[in-house]
Amino acid sequence: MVDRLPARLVLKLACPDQRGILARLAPLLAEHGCDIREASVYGDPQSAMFFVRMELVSPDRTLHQLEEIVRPLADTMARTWSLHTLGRRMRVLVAVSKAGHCLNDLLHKWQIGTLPIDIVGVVSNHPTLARTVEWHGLPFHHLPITPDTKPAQEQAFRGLIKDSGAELVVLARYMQVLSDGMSAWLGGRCINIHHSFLPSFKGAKPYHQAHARGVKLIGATAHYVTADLDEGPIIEQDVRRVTHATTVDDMVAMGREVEASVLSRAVRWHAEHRVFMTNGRTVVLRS
Ligand SMILES: Nc1nc2c(c(=O)[nH]1)N[C@@H](CN(C=O)c1ccc(C(=O)N[C@@H](CCC(=O)O)C(=O)O)cc1)CN2
Repeated sequence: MVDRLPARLVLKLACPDQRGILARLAPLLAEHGCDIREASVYGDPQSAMFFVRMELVSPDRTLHQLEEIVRPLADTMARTWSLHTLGRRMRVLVAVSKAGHCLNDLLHKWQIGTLPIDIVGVVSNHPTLARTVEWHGLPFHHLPITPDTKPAQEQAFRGLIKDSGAELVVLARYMQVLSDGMSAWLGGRCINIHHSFLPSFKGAKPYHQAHARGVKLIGATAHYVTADLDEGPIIEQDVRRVTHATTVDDMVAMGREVEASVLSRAVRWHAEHRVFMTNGRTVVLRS
């Protein structure tokens, strides 16, 4: 696929802000026959960084050929850059505990092809969702965990990530805190769905906290996982209105839909190479 012509590609750059980034990039791409089909940019005044995402059609140069053509300029201008095949399905390993609503949503959207991902397996610290996963023809990896077995469990988890070739790990209501080492190893390639409108109500029981506080809005937050619990860079959020009459059970029920929709949008944008991280925040270049 990567050497097919015409090549449909995504070019992503994160550059220290400077004059002429596009003025130098566009002519080079044009010189080699590339047609820019979509371009999004953002200059972040806080970090003085300039972010570029382009969708290209390259009739004459394959991905690897264009990488070598772009490299001298990109290495000069960019802190990080990458070239990807547009629409290539990212390999995803999903982790879950007992609540299956986010997993089921991802499985459905994967099955019908509306997410550019390939789910390569599911990991869980409980056997609860084994039959659902196996029904979809996917491997289910039951990795129980206790405080004493956490290091060994995480070693097994790491092994599954490596062996499956997963490019992204999605914590789809996986209710175990990853160690500092595991979080660091997964930096920028692990997305969690937290069932509150962060930064409010961190922890394992946010709906109980929300109810006790008497909020009028509840929500969900998809973020990259860092060692600091529920503190990672936020990719997507959404809210739903509640009232004094909304019970915790009502919130849990309302939350299922908003959690699933927020998570799948975040996974889509990451898999489409639209998300950049900067200063603990994200820049999401959507068309
Ligand atoms: N390093 C990180 N690991 C995880 C994060 C994160 O942000 N950084 N998010 C969680 C998900 N989560 C909230 O969204 C969450 C999960 C679990 C807990 C928690 O306190 N768990 C207890 C055990 C609870 C149980 O066994 O039911 C614990 O781990 O001791 C808080 C927040 C996923 N991992």
